[in-house]
Amino acid sequence: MIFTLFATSLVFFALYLYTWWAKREKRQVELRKIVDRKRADRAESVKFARESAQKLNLDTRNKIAALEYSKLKEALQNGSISCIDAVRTYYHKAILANEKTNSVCMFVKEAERWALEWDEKAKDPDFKKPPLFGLPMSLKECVPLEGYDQTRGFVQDTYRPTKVDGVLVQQLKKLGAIPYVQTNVPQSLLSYNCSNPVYGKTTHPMDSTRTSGGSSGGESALISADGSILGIGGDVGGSIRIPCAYTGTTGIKPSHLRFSHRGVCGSVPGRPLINSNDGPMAQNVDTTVDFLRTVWADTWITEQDPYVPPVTWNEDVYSSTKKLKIGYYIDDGWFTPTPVCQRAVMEAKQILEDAGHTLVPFKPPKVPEVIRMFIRAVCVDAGKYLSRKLMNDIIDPLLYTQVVLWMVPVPVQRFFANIIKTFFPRFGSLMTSLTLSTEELRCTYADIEAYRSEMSNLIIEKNLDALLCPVTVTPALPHVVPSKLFAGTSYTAIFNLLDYAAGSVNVTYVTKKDEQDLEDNYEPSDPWYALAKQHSRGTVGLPIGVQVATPPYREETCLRLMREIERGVTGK
Ligand SMILES: CCCCCCCCCCCCCCCCCC(=O)NCCO
Repeated sequence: MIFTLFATSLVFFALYLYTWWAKREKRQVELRKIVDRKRADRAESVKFARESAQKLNLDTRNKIAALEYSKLKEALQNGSISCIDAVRTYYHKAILANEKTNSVCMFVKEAERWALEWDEKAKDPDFKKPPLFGLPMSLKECVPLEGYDQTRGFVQDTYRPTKVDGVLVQQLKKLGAIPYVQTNVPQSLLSYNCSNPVYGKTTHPMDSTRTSGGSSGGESALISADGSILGIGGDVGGSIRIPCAYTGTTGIKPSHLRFSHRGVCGSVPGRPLINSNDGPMAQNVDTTVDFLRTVWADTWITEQDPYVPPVTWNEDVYSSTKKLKIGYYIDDGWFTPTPVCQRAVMEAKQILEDAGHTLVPFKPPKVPEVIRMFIRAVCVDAGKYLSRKLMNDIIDPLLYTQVVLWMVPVPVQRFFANIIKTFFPRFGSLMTSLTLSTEELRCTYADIEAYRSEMSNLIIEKNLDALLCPVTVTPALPHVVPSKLFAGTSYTAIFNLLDYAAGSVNVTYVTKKDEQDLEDNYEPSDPWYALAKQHSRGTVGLPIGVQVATPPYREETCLRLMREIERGVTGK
């Protein structure tokens, strides 16, 4: 009797599994067809951009291509170059960068028409050119752009073009900028590599076996390979700062409410407290400053979105010569960075001291707890929204480790956490991070608010204007490693949890001596440290950035210090 019951249950279970598998297989076939269609569309869009670029004479193209940001802006303003020539030059530059890095999702065909319309308007002698007149700009794929998909790397979200530009894109267009290309992201946006089943894998311009970072990895690769002069990224845990640090570019994640979020679909919709924010990415700090100075020149954003406070650009703060007090740290007590990342901070510290600032050691409190709170709050529903979306999609192989972790039921994770803690304490501790109940989630929100308060007290008590620290724990990693090493985001995630402004600026490049230091002085005391050590080998010549962070609405101070570090490094 018991045997019959057991055998029948087994048959039913096998049938259920088979039906599930057959349904999924059928769906995968449909999805693969969609991918083929989308890739053909992309090839078509590259062809369009190539043909457009070829209409430009070679001398003009070379002349425009050589202009740095301020010179390009000036030439567009004084009419010595036209908007259409600028767009065609940047189509060409992006095609070359894309061939090297696979950083482009789609070229924006309308850029040609917008450029021609601006050129037409400029023929009127009374026409007053807007400040970003004719400037080609790249956009991370998830930035809402009318007529274009914001797939976030999900095949199921292709062919659902956005109906209305996001507030930032509306403003860019009003100011004269011309979005000409959309750039690649990792599937789900919750990773710091850059690969998805729709557009494939973006590679680092200096080493194709490594990632250009993520999630704004299409932007960092394109900018670093000189295919864009200025782009928009997004960051909920490091997605602007890590790609910048990996590729030697620069970018800032402003505090949440300095930009509007109307119409923006982030990695997990309906997520309070840990918010994604758009921010500029560029080849140098001056470009990001000029961009933010322009978009925050007035209260236009607030007029479109009353939730954005009317905080305009504060030139006095940015241009101030007042000497500042800065807290610095090279180790947050959760994940000791590899030696080169520590050296970068010490060099930036020296530059800031030479500029007359006071640098004092600082220790952010409770970082192991912060990373747990961050994961719980950033996933919100223990990864249910993402798991469902992923199960209804082609899952990118480079995301497998993270997906498996999201799939393991939370009670099972909790059950094994204590056992795993005995031989891999850091992983065991994060196995309690996904929430088991809404009650736990509420307590975590309360803890995050308490942490913000504790940090505010510390900053006020110590009279600090800013913090200086590593961006992450290693140089650019091989593509598959970030999803295994999500614990390495503690240096960036803390500032999303605090909602600080935080930016990344290049300071140095990995040397042979750094590699020797790695061998001699970096203890692979658990599997995460072993991964960090193993994959930091063979990185001589790769860029390393540092991070500057300031409390909310102090973006100008953050940028001022980033600029001072950059000046100290480059001498210009
Ligand atoms: C040990 C069990 C833990 C299970 C959870 C594993 C999932 C971890 C997910 C969190 C990873 C966070 C990485 C963040 C990278 C940057 C993402 C970002 O800023 N995206 C921008 C979105 O606009």
